[in-house]
Amino acid sequence: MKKYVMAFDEGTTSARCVLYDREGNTVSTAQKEFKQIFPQNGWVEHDPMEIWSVQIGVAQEAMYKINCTFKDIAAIGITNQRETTVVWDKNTGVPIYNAIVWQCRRTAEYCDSLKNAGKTDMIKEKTGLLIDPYFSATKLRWILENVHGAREKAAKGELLFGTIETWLIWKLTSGRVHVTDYTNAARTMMFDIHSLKWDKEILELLNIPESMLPQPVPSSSVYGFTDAHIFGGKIPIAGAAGDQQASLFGLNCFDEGDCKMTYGTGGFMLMNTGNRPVKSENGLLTTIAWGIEDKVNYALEGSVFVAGAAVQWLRDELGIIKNSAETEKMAMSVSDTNGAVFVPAFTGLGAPYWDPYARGAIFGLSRGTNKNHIARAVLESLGYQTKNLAEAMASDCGTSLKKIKIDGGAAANNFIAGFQADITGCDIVRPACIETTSLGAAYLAGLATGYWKNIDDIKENFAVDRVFHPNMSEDERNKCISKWNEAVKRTKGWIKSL
Ligand SMILES: Nc1ncnc2c1ncn2[C@@H]1O[C@H](COP(=O)(O)OP(=O)(O)O)[C@@H](O)[C@H]1O
Ligand SMILES: O=P(O)(O)OC[C@H](O)CO
Repeated sequence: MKKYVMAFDEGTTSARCVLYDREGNTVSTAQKEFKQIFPQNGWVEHDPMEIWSVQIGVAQEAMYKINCTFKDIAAIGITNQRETTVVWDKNTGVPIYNAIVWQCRRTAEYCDSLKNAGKTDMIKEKTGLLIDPYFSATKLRWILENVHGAREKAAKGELLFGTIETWLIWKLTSGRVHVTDYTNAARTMMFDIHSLKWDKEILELLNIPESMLPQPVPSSSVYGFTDAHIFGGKIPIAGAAGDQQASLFGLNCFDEGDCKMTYGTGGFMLMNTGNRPVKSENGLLTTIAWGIEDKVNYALEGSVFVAGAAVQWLRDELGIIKNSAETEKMAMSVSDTNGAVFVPAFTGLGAPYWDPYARGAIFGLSRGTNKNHIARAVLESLGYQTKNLAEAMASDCGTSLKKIKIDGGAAANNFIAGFQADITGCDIVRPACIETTSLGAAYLAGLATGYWKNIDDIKENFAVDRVFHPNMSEDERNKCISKWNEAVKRTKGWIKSL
């Protein structure tokens, strides 16, 4: 039997490769950051060629570290930052523009025009999404409208579109396979999540030729094989899922009602809703959790754009910390924020508010506010955002949440996890492995190739590190939440009001 499954985890700020064994242990790992490009205020881009070369570099490094070859690897699973949009020339394999990143707000006005034209209900009905610059469709349209010659080339069938997993699979197979998995397709705002097909009415509305779109496929299936020259021989590419769905899978949220929150660059709460696409009345998204064989599982999702990124901001822009982990000690060194409330609306507000014009703010500063209070207010903002999502989810599903599993880089922070329990009133379960995104991608690929036999085989690998129980009075919780709600209200529409 082959020894490992290899997961590619192409996140917003870095690409990772992790080799897993049958017990779900990390055997080798490598990671590298790549360039963030900010051409204008509110715009965010990546270089797709850099993403490709960094991803292959870390894969080779992870293999080299344990001296393994392609013969040891049963399958590759890919997980990725979702929505980020790449368009490339089918003949040359060269992107015609930088990847437009999920955080990018450049299509806010066009999204307003769609809303004003009364398209909200139709789009929500079919795609499960709200109209927002976050999703791929308007980014793809922007490239076709603004890159010289793009429309003509697209009309001639010379351009291809993909989210990042599509781009990586196309490159790994030297242009032979052009597919997207259902979870990524579900984030484009062009995909009908009920029929599992591209939606012709939306494509026509946005003037997007279907010929440039990849074929939608399940999340666990052999899509093709790596070109032999990349790793010295062929490896099956057998699983793909957007990073939040992969994390839901990796955290073993296999049953209806299971819920998780990931604290990466952004923050994402997903609840498995089984074979039922639940329509949200509270600003959440209806999305696909995964497709395995001919079965699709759905999820409700609350997406917040800034979570760990706010901690990075403390480090990179304010310079008041040297590394993210320091914030735990700083936050615990003070008994409260001394009245400060931080709203991390750097790129607008996501769920449940969906306001691209909001911007970040700190309220309640006084002469005595110090950097520990600020750090604590930043960490608390992650908890408040999660509370907003948990409430919306409970209301959409008609149940209250009792337990939330957590993962992502910032889940290591005990202050965040503890405050999260206090403010949501839920048990917060931190698994032994908080890198569950890549593990989920590995599981999806390993299931398709028989490395793991079935879900029960996978469940045996799950281990809990710690459970954080709520320890805050109802009264105090309500006071904190109403202060937060007031602060959010004041950031809304900020750049429109100027
Ligand atoms: N101990 C910590 N405390 C607070 N934030 C942290 C900690 N460790 C990492 N982070 C934050 O988590 C984020 C990285 O998480 P990760 O899951 O690797 O993100 P992504 O997959 O989005 O690149 C960064 O924004 C970082 O600032
Ligand atoms: O890079 P992450 O982990 O913050 O995830 C990005 C999301 O997939 C965006 O929807």
